Amino acid sequence: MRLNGEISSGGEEEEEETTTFSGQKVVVGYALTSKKKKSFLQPTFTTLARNKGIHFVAIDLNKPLPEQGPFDIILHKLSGEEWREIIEDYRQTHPEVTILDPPDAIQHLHNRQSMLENVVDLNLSDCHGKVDIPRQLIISKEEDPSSIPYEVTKTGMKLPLVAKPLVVDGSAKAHELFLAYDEFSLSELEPPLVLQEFVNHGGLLFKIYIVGETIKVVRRFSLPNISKRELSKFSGVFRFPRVSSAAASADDADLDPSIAEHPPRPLLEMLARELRHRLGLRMFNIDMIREYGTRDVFYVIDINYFPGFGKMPDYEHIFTDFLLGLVQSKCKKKPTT
Ligand SMILES: O=P(O)(O)O[C@@H]1[C@@H](OP(=O)(O)O)[C@H](OP(=O)(O)O)[C@H](O)[C@H](OP(=O)(O)O)[C@H]1OP(=O)(O)O
Ligand SMILES: Nc1ncnc2c1ncn2[C@@H]1O[C@H](COP(=O)(O)OP(=O)(O)O)[C@@H](O)[C@H]1O
Ligand SMILES: [Mg+2]
Ligand SMILES: [Mg+2]
Repeated sequence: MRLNGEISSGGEEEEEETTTFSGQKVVVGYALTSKKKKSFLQPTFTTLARNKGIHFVAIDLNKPLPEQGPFDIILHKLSGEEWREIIEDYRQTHPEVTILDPPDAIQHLHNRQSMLENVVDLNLSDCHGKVDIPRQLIISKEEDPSSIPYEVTKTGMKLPLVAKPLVVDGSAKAHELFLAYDEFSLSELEPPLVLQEFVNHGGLLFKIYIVGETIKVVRRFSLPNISKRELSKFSGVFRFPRVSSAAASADDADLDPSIAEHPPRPLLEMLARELRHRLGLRMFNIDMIREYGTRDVFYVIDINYFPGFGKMPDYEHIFTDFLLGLVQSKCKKKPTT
């Protein structure tokens, strides 16, 4: 945090001087794609934040990062090794700046196998419900696609299966998912892949947003149940549409309560606390489904760093408070001279 007047001008979002309640100003540098900037830095948010003394400043990717700022916080989501190195170097040389979030922690979510490892390690089997991940098999890049059917049969995994690209690198291809009704057709797909048992969940998904200590649950429509009859009727692999692109919230729909009831709060709190800590991330979301016909058997199927928070109700207030909280707790930790 800097005292009023100390900040250099030139940031594109800066206007008149406004300060936090304690008379200080918070500068948040951001490195985001233009799509992300549009969805996250909406005027309702930047205006509210500015009124509380938070100023957003675009990081210029054509200039060295250490020559920019000074920043209190950096928000970033850019793909590629080059940016990862820049932000990691900066993090080490500028420990006074809060980087949301550390690049190595983010990297953990760029692989669909490593992203779910922490959920398995948690072993949440008796905490107001059970949380697991679907049975899955990793098909490496080196694997001959013709051997996939045999590998699948060997594990005893049940059909249908969801085939997902192993690597999540921010590309559209990383979200090209397929539903496989038989194991033989899987040879058509290109490894590396994660093959996951499809879990019937009544066509509803819980998006659990985590921003610091805050947990917010949103319901989304998802893939419908697949019956045994349907499974016996079809064969082949089918590409399915990206669920988040539809992004229609199911919160206002008239849904069967046994499907739509939110996961128990204590379970979510435990899950969020543990994952925040184990992943070392402060802003992410979890895609979770409830096994159809159960009340408390849940599966985590996806974890996303810095997802589409603009779709989270009240995100403007949640983020304003979160950013202020970060600088205030940092100030408290500073020894007084
Ligand atoms: O574009 P949006 O707003 O749908 O956000 C995407 C997320 O959608 P969601 O917030 O869950 O609805 C999306 O979540 P899903 O993987 O679709 O569950 C990803 O987080 C995606 O980022 P990336 O391509 O994996 O790097 C996110 O894309 P970016 O905005 O980060 O490019
Ligand atoms: N194991 C599964 N069982 C049932 N549905 C699934 C499973 N995995 C994924 N889905 C469906 O596919 C969608 C996309 O899968 P997800 O793993 O979240 O990938 P992405 O990163 O592209 O969002 C989910 O939101 C859900 O609707
Ligand atoms: Mg998802
Ligand atoms: Mg995802």
